[in-house]
Parts: sequence; C-alpha cells; structure tokens
Amino acid sequence: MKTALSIAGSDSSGGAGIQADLKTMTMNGVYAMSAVTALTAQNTTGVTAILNVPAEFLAKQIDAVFEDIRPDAVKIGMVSSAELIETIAKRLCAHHAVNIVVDPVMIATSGARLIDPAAVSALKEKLLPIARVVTPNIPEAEVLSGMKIETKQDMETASKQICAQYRCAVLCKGGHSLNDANDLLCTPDGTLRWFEGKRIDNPNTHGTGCTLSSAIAANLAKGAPLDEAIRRAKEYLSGALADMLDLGHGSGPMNHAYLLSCNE
Ligand SMILES: Nc1ncnc2c1ncn2[C@@H]1O[C@H](COP(=O)(O)OP(=O)(O)O)[C@@H](O)[C@H]1O
Ligand SMILES: Cc1ncc(COP(=O)(O)OP(=O)(O)O)c(N)n1
Repeated sequence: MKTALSIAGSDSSGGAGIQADLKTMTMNGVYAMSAVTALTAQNTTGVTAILNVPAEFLAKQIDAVFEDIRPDAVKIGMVSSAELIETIAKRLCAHHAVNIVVDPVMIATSGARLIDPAAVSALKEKLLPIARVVTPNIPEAEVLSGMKIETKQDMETASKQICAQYRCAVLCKGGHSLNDANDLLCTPDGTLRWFEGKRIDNPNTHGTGCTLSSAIAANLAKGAPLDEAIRRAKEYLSGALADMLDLGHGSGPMNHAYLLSCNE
C-alpha cells in the first residue's frame, strides 16, 4: 500500500487540518500518517485558540514516521511560525522526501489568521523550493506573488511569477473569489493548464483547500502524474461537496466519506 504523511494543524471540528487530511488520504486509497504542527480549538464558526507544538517535538514526529514507514508523498498544511517551517524543511531534506505538496494556509474561511506575518517569508524561502506543487487560493497567491489578482489573466501572471521565482509547480485555486471553481496549474517548464470545475452551490466549504491538497498528495503517492493527481483530487472534492452535508452553525465540513454511502 502506498503511504502519505500530513504535516498540519489539528482542527478540533474535524473538517479541515489533519483530520480532513487523514480522511481524504484514506478515501483516496493510501495509508495516512500525521505530524501535528499545532492544536487549534476550532469549530465551523471560528478559531478560539492555537497552541503550537515545540519545534523539537515536530522534528521527532517527522523522524519517527520516516524512519519506519517512509511516505510516498507529503502534504504540508498549517504551519504558523518560522521556526516550525524551518524545522520541517530541514527534516524533509534530511530524509530526501518526495512528492511534497504545500498548501500555504494563511487565513481560514472563518477569518482566523493561521500563520504569523513574520513566518510568510520562511514559507516562501524554505518550503516552496522543495515543493512538487504549491496550492494557493487567490488571497494566498496575492501574498506569494505580491500582486493583486482580479482577473483570469492576473491568475496566470501571478502563477507564472511564483513558479519562476521558487521553481515549483503552482496550482492557483479560483474557487474562493474568482473564476468559478476553475483552478490554474503552472509548471516550471512554463506550461499553463486550466482545470475546469463545476461550481457546487453549497455554503459548507470548510476545509476545501486541505482536502484538495491531501487528495493531490495521495494520488501522487500512488504514482499519478501531477495533472492526473489534480484531476482526481478535484473529482473527489466535488463529490464530497455535492453530498451536501450540513453540520454546525457556520461554514460546515464536507462529507469526506461520501464514497462509502454511494456503495450502500
Ligand atoms: N463551491 C465550489 N464548488 C466546487 N468546487 C469548489 C467550490 N469552492 C471551492 N472549490 C474548489 O475547492 C478547491 C479548494 O479551493 P478553495 O476553496 O479556494 O481553497 P481554500 O480552502 O484554500 O480557500 C479548489 O479546487 C476549488 O476550485
Ligand atoms: C488546522 C487548520 N488547518 C487549515 C485550515 C484551513 O483550511 P482550508 O482547507 O484552507 O479551509 P478553510 O478553513 O479556508 O475552509 C483550518 N481551518 N484549520
């Protein structure tokens, strides 16, 4: 069985973070493991507290995983401090990790800031260069590229710029604020490819970014080329959104296990 590791924060409400990643990886057919960067006290309406793990403890988790069950892919999600980002980069390089998917989590849908402003440059300098693909939404792509994104053309310009500067593929997600559910992949050879998605009219989108990035990682772990891993990940995500789970008082989680109910 192929294996994948999620390095991310815990979401006590189960819709995003480590919990979403483990469900997604499992449903995408790989053995899922975790290294927790932070605990969040969170529900569908917001984040009330964040507790980072000590950097040495995060390093121990990553080493423990790699020294026993080597991951075929790694997804990195919420990492809120520069010290934790540097620790991850060092440990992944030491273990020659492959298929690294970086979801540059900055602000949750509920509005909570999930990264220190001071850690953004560490994210750019240490994690992007080791990524197979980075998956910013529009606001995150604006921070990474330093430009405002208001049109489809802006998405292309910003993605090319991030890709050229950090030498990693960029999947710029349009779902948030622009261009329906269409995402743009830019690869270091300069190729652009649009992944057209059908917008699903569901207000419960908590954890969409975590789910997409961990589904991409799972499919890379299984040996899919990057564009096929993205296609399958979008298909899985659309199915989970279309199941119309409605839990909690805010923007609720998706049904990560919708494929099981399809079989009933
Ligand atoms: N309502 C929707 N219907 C279908 N796909 C969506 C919808 N909202 C977001 N997506 C897709 O979900 C994925 C995650 O995008 P997004 O919500 O922008 O990420 P994030 O959670 O990081 O802000 C993208 O592939 C995007 O196109
Ligand atoms: C612990 C934790 N990690 C990441 C997020 C953000 O998740 P994301 O998938 O980007 O989705 P939204 O929260 O924007 O829907 C989180 N909330 N918590």
